[in-house]
Amino acid sequence: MLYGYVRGWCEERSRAQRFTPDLEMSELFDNEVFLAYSTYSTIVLLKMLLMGPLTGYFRVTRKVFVNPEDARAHGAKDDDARKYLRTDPDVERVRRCHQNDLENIVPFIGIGVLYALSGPDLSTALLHFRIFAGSRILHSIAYLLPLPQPSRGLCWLVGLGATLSMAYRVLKTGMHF
Ligand SMILES: N[C@@H](CCC(=O)N[C@@H](CS)C(=O)NCC(=O)O)C(=O)O
Repeated sequence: MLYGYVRGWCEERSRAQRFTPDLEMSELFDNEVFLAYSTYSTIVLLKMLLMGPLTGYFRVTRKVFVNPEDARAHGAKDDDARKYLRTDPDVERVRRCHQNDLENIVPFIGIGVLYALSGPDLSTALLHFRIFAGSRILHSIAYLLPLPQPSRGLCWLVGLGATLSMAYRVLKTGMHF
């Protein structure tokens, strides 16, 4: 009877814990490495998010649109709306910069969370996160100004190196095939 009571209590407790996600999330944010990961992830995601409004800015100021209704919304007459369906080097440059962010920041977010959960030292983790965030901010500056190569290439390589180094640590911590 005592065994049944204890088992019931344990089951009830584990059910309650499963249904308190807020508590688990806040505990995760008590972990300094995870907090650093969330800070730098948010920084690079916001930087990437900025590329959308920047593309919009160049579209409107250069009058370069992808849909006739967009051109009309920005003052083109019905007849010549199609004239504004064109490409522009500045718009394309921001779009390539955005695309490159997607190719690099999305893997950082995925590998970074696994890395943060693999229990690295705070100082080593901060070094990875700061190097990655710095390299991506500099990559965008080098792309948009533009700065002469190999500045952009080096920024890209440094960011890629940080992500690969985190992936190495994740796989070194344990693998299961
Ligand atoms: N998808 C990239 C892969 C290589 C890469 O990311 N290179 C860096 C350094 S040269 C870059 O900034 N590429 C320009 C871009 O992706 O638009 C490309 O096509 O270039």
